[in-house]
Amino acid sequence: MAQHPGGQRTEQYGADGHRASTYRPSAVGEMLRERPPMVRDLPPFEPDAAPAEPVPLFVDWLVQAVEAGVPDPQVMTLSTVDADGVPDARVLVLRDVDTAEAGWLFAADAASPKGRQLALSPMAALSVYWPQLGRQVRVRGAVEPAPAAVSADEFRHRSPGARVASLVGRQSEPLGSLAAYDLAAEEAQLLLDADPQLVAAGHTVYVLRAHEVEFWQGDPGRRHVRLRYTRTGLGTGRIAWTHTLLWP
Ligand SMILES: Cc1cc2nc3c(=O)[nH]c(=O)nc-3n(C[C@H](O)[C@H](O)[C@H](O)COP(=O)(O)O)c2cc1C
Repeated sequence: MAQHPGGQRTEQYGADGHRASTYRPSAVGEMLRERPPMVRDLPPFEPDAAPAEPVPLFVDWLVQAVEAGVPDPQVMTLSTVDADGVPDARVLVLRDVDTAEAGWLFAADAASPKGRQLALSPMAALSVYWPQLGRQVRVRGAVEPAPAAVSADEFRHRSPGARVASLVGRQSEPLGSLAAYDLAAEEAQLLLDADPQLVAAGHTVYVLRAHEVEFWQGDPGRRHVRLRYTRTGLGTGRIAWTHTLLWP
């Protein structure tokens, strides 16, 4: 019998050497079982009435998430792959959407792990879940930096605290102590005081140009509705979309 960190998994080995397992959930597993997701009233989604393009539908759902009181509805998960092809993911703030180009805009330090991953492999996915509405949106596409002037302008419109945090830099490097961070932030504050137009060296607005966008409407009876938009005419300069339902 082998112990599993969460539940208890009893392992037996059959005569042919294959492993057979039974699973008994731990207290954590039981707690989760008692809280199935999306067992509440959720809004309907009528795919027949969906627009021809995904950005207007995304904006519509985002506005509804704001109105439903979803906390931080603009926070999405950005997934990338590292140099070894290993996936990585973290949340960040959606800055804007570009309807004409089907672009999702976010900002990050080009020297951070995600910035380096995007430089090596400029394809990514953004995903968001709005629990109050039981809605998920998944966006996949190619990522490229916006023009430097756009990044600089976006930076200068940030709060002083956010600018100082970006000027400190070294994101995701090991930090010796919180006092070391405070010292670096004080130095960054002095630099910003001396030059209020200063922009952090690696600060970059990125644009993910979607080639695929999926809208997922959860249903308490598990009759979830999924609608996937796929971009056509890639490389022709012409943006057109088709959409199809997906089996849930
Ligand atoms: C709510 C929230 C919003 C965030 N927004 C951003 C953001 O807009 N840009 C960013 O670079 N990191 C943001 N972060 C931090 C990232 O999740 C991540 O910790 C950081 O960017 C380092 O990621 P990396 O090591 O993969 O580069 C946010 C974190 C949280 C919890």
